[in-house]
Amino acid sequence: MHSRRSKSITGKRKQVGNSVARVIKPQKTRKIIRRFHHLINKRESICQFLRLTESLDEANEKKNDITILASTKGNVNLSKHYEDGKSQAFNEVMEAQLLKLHSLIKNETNSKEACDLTVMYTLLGYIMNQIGTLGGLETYQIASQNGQLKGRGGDTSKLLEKWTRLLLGNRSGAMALEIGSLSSENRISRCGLFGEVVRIDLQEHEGVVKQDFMERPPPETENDRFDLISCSLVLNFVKNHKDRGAMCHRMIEFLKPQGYIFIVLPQACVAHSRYCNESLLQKLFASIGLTLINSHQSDKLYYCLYQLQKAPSQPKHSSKRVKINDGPGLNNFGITL
Ligand SMILES: C[S@@+](CC[C@H](N)C(=O)[O-])C[C@H]1O[C@@H](n2cnc3c(N)ncnc32)[C@H](O)[C@@H]1O
Repeated sequence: MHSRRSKSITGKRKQVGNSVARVIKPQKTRKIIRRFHHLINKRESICQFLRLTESLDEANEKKNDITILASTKGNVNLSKHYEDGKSQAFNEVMEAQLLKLHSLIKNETNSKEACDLTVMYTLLGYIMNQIGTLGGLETYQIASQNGQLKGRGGDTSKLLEKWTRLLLGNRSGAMALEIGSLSSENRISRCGLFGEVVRIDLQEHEGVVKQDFMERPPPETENDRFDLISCSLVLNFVKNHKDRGAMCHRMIEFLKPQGYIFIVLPQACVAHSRYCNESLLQKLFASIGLTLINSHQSDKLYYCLYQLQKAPSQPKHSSKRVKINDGPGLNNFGITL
């Protein structure tokens, strides 16, 4: 339990009844979300390079720490550099290294010499410490929840309601699944379009079931499928392009025929990525039977609504990640199916 006056680096802790709720100042919300994404992306790049990415678990930083240490395979030098990185507070030198990580990795990959992994482990330790300082997934989710509050960016399902009111009007008792749900108060749950809204998230919140969508038992009957799946700001949270693709395939499995998928991504995922833009996304989704019904780009977010026209009959084959843009300042968001 935290004392009434205890504070975290990212926000105050406020006593609410018997429980303690973390409050993050509105002006800090966007900064925290951006920083969290930056750190997660950099960690992902290093872990891909070290072939560690499969083992990481976004919801369990303690386990990640153990996994990274185990990957040093008893090499004292590497674990020393990892611990050294962890002991460093925020500093410009490490931040500058993180910014040029892309070329550091490229040089290491192309080098004919044996790789010097010490830099990578130091950076990894630094990132782990920074994620911990930020407050990990818990803080990220609180920041996201705050971001959903009116006047702080809002609830993305308002557009979902607008787009689907006419489309779903004649499906009485329509079922919706909200993946990555942070609140039962969002429009998706209150608009009256759905007979039932199943809300799941990696962490438990009031009115939301704790469940990893990728581990949701496969549908056995039509009643286990949904008329609409909402996946708002979740795909960008998934750690790599293959896992994002796997999540898209899985969403199809859970859709009723002619069902809808509502996807929201940070605008940068389609506007400033080396591996993704709107038309590539449309082509990819078409290959799994999805047709674009509506899309919208705001300053910060990209919204789209797809309908399942025909489930793909061919067995899954994986698409390759293709670079469609290059240059400084681009991100590596992409999806492969
Ligand atoms: C940025 S929050 C998005 C919250 C909200 N949907 C919105 O639009 O603001 C991303 C959420 O996705 C959840 N998430 C990521 N992968 C998931 C998965 N495999 N199953 C369930 N939830 C997942 C995370 O737990 C996190 O709370």
